[in-house]
Amino acid sequence: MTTFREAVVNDPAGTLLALDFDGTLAHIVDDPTQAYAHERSVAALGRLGPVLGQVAIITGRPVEQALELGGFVGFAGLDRLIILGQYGAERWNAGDGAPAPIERPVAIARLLERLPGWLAERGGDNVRLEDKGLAVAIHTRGLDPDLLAKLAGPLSELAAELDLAVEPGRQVIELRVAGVDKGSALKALVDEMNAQHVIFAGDDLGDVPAFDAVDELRRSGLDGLLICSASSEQDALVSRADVVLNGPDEIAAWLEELADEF
Ligand SMILES: O=P(O)(O)OC[C@H]1O[C@H](O[C@H]2O[C@H](CO)[C@@H](O)[C@H](O)[C@H]2O)[C@H](O)[C@@H](O)[C@@H]1O
Repeated sequence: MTTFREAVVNDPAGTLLALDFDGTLAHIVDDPTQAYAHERSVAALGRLGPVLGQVAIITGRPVEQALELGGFVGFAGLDRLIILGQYGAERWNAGDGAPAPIERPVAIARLLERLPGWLAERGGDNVRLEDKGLAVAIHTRGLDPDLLAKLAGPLSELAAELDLAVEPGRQVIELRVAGVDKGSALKALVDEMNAQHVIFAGDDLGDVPAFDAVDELRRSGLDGLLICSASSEQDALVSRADVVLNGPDEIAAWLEELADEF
């Protein structure tokens, strides 16, 4: 029987390799502005880019941040890279130049106005707010370990009031525009390139819809491989993955091994 790896080696052009950014390509750090992509992973992607049908990054980050932290622009071998940012709401193809400016929806503008006072009333005045244009991330890393759980219910109510979606993650809750997720983003790419083999690697709850999408695609006959970048913080993907790796270092090693096949 042909293994998944052999199928990819026999048909690289029919393969889509899609990866999450934070916790998968980049180590988790306290300050989201300092979460740089793992150099070895970027180098391996540069070797895989010219060989595989498509390499893509599907992230909760805005495209602009993923580009800054990933160092992908102009990197050898990544001249066909696609980045789907903000869970698929933004798309950037290498060669597009600078990403298009984001138009902030009214609901996000209202949220940004309300959040400082709202958080102060609930003991959350020290949280780190990340304004992503189509979302606001409320980060509690380094703060009271119970704070996120305390804020979760009230934040859901606030999101409902503003007609925004709630996206929980690793010591973060995002309120974001609804209507897209990593699953629909991944499936659209699979359709677009008529992929026969799809690899998706992720670490967190925002990646669950992409795992669901690969499972669904497999039921319809596509060849899929799910990789979990495991951590002590989140185990939701462990039992669902075909390959469990210990965080971004092992992800880098796995990508290097795949690149060595060609
Ligand atoms: O879809 P992803 O690429 O995994 O992005 C999800 C969110 O990741 C970022 O937050 C996480 O990483 C930070 C940097 O390591 C860390 O400080 C934080 O605790 C994590 O939750 C990012 O800041 C968010 O905007 C992304 O949506």
